[in-house]
Amino acid sequence: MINVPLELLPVLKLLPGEYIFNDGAEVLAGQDNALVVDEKGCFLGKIPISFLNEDIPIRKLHSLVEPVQETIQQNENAVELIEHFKNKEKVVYVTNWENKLIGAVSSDSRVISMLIKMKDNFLFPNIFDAIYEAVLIIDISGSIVYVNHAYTNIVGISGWKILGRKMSEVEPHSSCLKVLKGHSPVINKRYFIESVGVEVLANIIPFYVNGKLEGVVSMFRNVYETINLGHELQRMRGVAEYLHNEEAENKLPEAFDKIVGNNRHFRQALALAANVCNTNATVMLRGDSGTGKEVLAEAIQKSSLRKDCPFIKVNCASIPENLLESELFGYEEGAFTGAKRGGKKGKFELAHKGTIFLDEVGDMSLAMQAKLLRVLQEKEIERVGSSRTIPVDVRVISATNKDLETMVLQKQFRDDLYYRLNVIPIFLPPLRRRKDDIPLLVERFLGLYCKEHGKDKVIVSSEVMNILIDYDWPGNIRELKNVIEHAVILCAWGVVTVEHLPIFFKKHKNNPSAPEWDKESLSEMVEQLEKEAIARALRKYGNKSDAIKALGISRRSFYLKLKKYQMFV
Ligand SMILES: Nc1ncnc2c1ncn2[C@@H]1O[C@H](COP(=O)(O)OP(=O)(O)OP(=O)(O)O)[C@@H](O)[C@H]1O
Repeated sequence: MINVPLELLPVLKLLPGEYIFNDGAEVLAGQDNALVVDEKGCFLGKIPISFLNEDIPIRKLHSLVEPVQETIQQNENAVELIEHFKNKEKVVYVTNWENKLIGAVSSDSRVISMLIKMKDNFLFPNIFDAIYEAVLIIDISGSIVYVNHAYTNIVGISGWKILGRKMSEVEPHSSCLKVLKGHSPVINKRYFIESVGVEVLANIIPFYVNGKLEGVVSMFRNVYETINLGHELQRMRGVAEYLHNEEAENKLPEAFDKIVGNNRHFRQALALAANVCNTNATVMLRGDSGTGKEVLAEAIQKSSLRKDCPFIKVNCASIPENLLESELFGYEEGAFTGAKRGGKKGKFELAHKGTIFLDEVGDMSLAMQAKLLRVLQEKEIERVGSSRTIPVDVRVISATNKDLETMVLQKQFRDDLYYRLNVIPIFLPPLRRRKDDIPLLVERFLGLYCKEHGKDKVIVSSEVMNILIDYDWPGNIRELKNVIEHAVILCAWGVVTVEHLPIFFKKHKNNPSAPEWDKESLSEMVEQLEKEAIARALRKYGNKSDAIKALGISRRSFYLKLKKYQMFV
């Protein structure tokens, strides 16, 4: 907008009211003068609005303008306008008393009379400017008569540069023109705007005044934003569906039965997973180690359309970097020393028509990330040592306990791969945030291990249950499961008491790193602490390799300690 210098206020007082035009550019508000500025942004004077009915030759227009003393400073908008018309003949812009541009007059045949069509409601453009969606309006002659602020944001072109121009010049293949010619309205269709290289999701509809076609309105959003919103919507729908359906628990697919938990946040995650089972959507499971990402990945696969096809798991962290490529994509005979005769299929090939579960995907090197991205984009692989491409049809479920967003910021994880994988993110809460589920999980694991170890029914004492609820569970459900197995094995009389818990729970439930001070000597205390650390690592990681890694000791030293402390795992 053109800023009105204070000294101009007396002039504006001469021109009260708003100038609102109807189709014939008649004055609706009963006012008869518009302010006129020239292409340099200079305030020329006022003009009776009724004179703007026709395409008045500029000479004549000038003679009609009643000069006033003050001038409006040149400002940004005026500069943009001048830019647009600089190669054209002289143009004069018409502003209303608020100095909002409401039209322009030139001897050029393309006289702009934007906003004029918007009779009866001067608020209309203001409302359009407030919305997030781009709005572009063409009139019956195919001229662009209105664009809102969002248009400029999405397309990157200032409205003033295209206002008044024929749509056929700006975007010759525009669907707006087809709709104007009587084609059906367009609802939620993806378009590529060639002139600016932006892909949008558009609704294009004709509008009528008194039953007569007056033009076409196109409303659109950037497709990528829409996709993100779509995903969010899909996620929220999953959640909403669950929350509004008290029976939702029973409606989870059968394959979800082995997943225990009633915690609200956890159920929301399950509801979302259940909702996307039957799609081919790429899912990323997020959550700390041991929160159940792999169990959920299996449940999704077993409830999906691909359930009868292969489910191939790959732990990206446990395969050495130099082998990961051949593991994932296979290799040809003679690709490297030690390569098998006849070559070998990779995990992607094995998963063809089925699902691949990329666990610990955040642990991949950048080089490997680039290769994985290529496969996801091209949907084909190349075996190591071959340039032949093999098409693969694979649904990807990935999982990580890493903070991928920070990794993306720190350039440790490719953002393009992040977006490819993180289409439907499902977050599994850590056990310390769903303590209400501990009794249920304990019950399930007691049953499981009683059966496995041939025991009759075992229950836990209330003291034990309180200890278990009190604990923070850094190893999450995996750790709880291991603790219960330990207790079931030790428990002889059907009730798990504190004695059956790992020693750690008996004495140090609130201070895991404290050594046992009632030991006689320092070496005894160190041994005790060592034993606890090993037991905790095993509980937390569920396998020796990860426990060794976490403890930071050699494999040999680990096994020697197991022997020393008679820990049979
Ligand atoms: N909700 C649950 N109900 C029953 N068992 C569960 C549940 N969540 C996890 N488990 C059990 O806990 C153990 C660890 O689960 P899982 O391997 O799925 O975790 P994860 O998040 O994939 O761990 P990591 O990140 O270390 O790979 C498994 O034995 C699994 O069966």
